Amino acid sequence: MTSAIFSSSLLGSFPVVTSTRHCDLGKERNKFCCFNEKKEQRNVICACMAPPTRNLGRDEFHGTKFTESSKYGNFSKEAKHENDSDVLIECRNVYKSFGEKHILRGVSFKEKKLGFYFSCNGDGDIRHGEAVGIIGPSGTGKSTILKIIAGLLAPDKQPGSTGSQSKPVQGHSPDRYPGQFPEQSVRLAGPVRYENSCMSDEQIAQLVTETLAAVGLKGVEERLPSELSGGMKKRVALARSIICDISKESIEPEVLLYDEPTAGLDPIASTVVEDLIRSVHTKGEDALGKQEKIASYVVVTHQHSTIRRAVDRLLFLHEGKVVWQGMTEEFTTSTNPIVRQIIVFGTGPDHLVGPVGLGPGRRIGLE
Ligand SMILES: Nc1ncnc2c1ncn2[C@@H]1O[C@H](COP(=O)(O)OP(=O)(O)OP(=O)(O)O)[C@@H](O)[C@H]1O
Repeated sequence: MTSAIFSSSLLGSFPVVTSTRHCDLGKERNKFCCFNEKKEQRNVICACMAPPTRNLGRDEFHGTKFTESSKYGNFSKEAKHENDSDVLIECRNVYKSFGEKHILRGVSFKEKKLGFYFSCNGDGDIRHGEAVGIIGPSGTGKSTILKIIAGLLAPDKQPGSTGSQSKPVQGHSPDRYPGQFPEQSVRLAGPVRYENSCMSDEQIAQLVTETLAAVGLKGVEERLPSELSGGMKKRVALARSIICDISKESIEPEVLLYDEPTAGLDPIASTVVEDLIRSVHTKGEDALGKQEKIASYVVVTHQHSTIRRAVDRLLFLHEGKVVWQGMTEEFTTSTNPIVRQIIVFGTGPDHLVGPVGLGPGRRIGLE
């Protein structure tokens, strides 16, 4: 049985170029160390594009073992996967409560470099570089699981426990968790982000310019956040998540985590962001024609267009568990009553409406 140990380290501060949903990619860029069953260490870099973290408090942490509650899980069907050395992220029966609110009640999945599959149906592999979406009703824990993956929250030690595996936080207390920096230009993000870099100021400036160009934002370096539209702010945030210190090969992100990256955008701006999310992926090239290295990404979204354009496989979270998973095109034909309810009534402003009928979507957990 593979055990994955995740540790995160925040890679320096990176000022926020504000967003309607505040995005602080620098802070939320985490380095994960995974160990496969031979205890060989491999590094997985995650960067996330997320709204503000609420009340991290004592749950904020720098490292955790996701295997702590694995004794409550049953991974017997994983046995058919003989080689887990390419697992990027593994969640085993993850629980999370906030006080008396039991939010996550046994979420399990693995993300593999060569695929993504569930603990309870090991045949759900995804091709290399496929994108995974997490959907579900409001308050069901989508952002929470994303934060746990990102290393911003610790899972509970055991089901129903309100404790966490937090370690003391040094230098990243919640009150220092960055707000917005309205007085700082887009370009200023670079030098602060690279305060520990060996790169020269010129190299950093060039990298910022190139990365902005890669997300279709030429010439905005000197603009203040107040001078950017909502869609531009999202694209700046995306640039932050993909920019990397060329003097440090190891911080290239392999996994990108997006929490509602198109929330609040009009349909056209959403499309631009969705296509950019696709374009920074391993399968494609960025706007400058460079081959990207990001192996996979996870998107939490309510928006139909994001699912349609930027997601290959869906995880449906309901009441703290994954209740359905399948390819995006299977979603609208699922017969799962909970899924059908979402298809018909939606979960957000741009809700999913599609044909309902018989389909091959896999059901997990609920009958
Ligand atoms: N740090 C926290 N402290 C207390 N409660 C929290 C915290 N973070 C999340 N919650 C609660 O956990 C529940 C799940 O929140 P989460 O943001 O994960 O839901 P979600 O599925 O992403 O919702 P939405 O789709 O509306 O964004 C909510 O009831 C929320 O209020």
